[in-house]
Amino acid sequence: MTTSTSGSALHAGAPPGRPILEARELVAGYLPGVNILNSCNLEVHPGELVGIIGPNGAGKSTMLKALFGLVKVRSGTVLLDGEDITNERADTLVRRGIGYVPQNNNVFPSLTIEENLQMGLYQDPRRFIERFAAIVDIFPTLGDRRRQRAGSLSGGERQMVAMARALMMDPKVLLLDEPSAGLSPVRADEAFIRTRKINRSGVSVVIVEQNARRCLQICDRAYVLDQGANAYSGPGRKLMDDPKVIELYLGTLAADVEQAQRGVEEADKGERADKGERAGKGDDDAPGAHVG
Ligand SMILES: Nc1ncnc2c1ncn2[C@@H]1O[C@H](COP(=O)(O)OP(=O)(O)OP(=O)(O)O)[C@@H](O)[C@H]1O
Repeated sequence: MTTSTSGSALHAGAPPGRPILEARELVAGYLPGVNILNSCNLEVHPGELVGIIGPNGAGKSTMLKALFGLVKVRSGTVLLDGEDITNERADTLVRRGIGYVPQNNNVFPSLTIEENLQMGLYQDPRRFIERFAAIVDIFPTLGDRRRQRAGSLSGGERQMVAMARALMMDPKVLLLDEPSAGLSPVRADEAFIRTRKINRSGVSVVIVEQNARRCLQICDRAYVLDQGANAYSGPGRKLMDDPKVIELYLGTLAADVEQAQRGVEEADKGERADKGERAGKGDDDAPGAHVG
């Protein structure tokens, strides 16, 4: 499988079948006459974890906002499960199965964790008990600390609450805008692990990230955007090995990438061992229910 920029190879490595979410030739922008996205494409297949990386100002966050109806799409199409949802309102999209976690201001600081999660379900409040239990299965901490005000939490914990709130409506696809932004390396790593955990619980995920290498390590596939257009794409680990991507976007030497890869493989081993141990104890985090 090679990384590529054109034709069907643009989605190289994607599973067969219809994408759950698809952007076709999106043109979008904020100011009249200025396009930030210039014919951008993206596919997310059921169960995939798809990354969007690229330099500052490439249009990564704008892509998420265009998918979620927060930036007007001037031409092109967004499809959810084959249905046209281009320029639908965000609340409609939430009802139809898309969750979105913005980079900033993503919790209500004066509300408790539980109240924040209630806000995520304001369109369907009767499902609170069932959905809260499902979320606590993925993030047990939130159950233990449900009465704590979100404003008293650390940046990493607030990010977890924001993700959990978006999951309350049981979305088919979750859009995450730079979940590691502003976090220390350790907390950033937890945000990536959390992202993978959400994905393994069955939710398709699109993640925009500045931390390109770490993003490529956890993604099934990724798209590299540059100046609002698709530059490269392919399976995450293939992109990590692509000398052009390394030179232009990862800003590092291949040896560093290999070292990073070895690091994540070690972490994966630890994660698997940890899961196996917990599964053996009949823990809720056993594979198949939701994954750690
Ligand atoms: N609300 C806005 N109004 C006008 N221009 C905007 C707005 N938001 C973003 N832009 C511009 O759109 C371009 C793309 O921004 P965007 O945030 O999508 O980039 P990005 O790839 O996510 O970069 P970064 O990683 O730096 O956030 C930038 O030139 C930015 O200045």
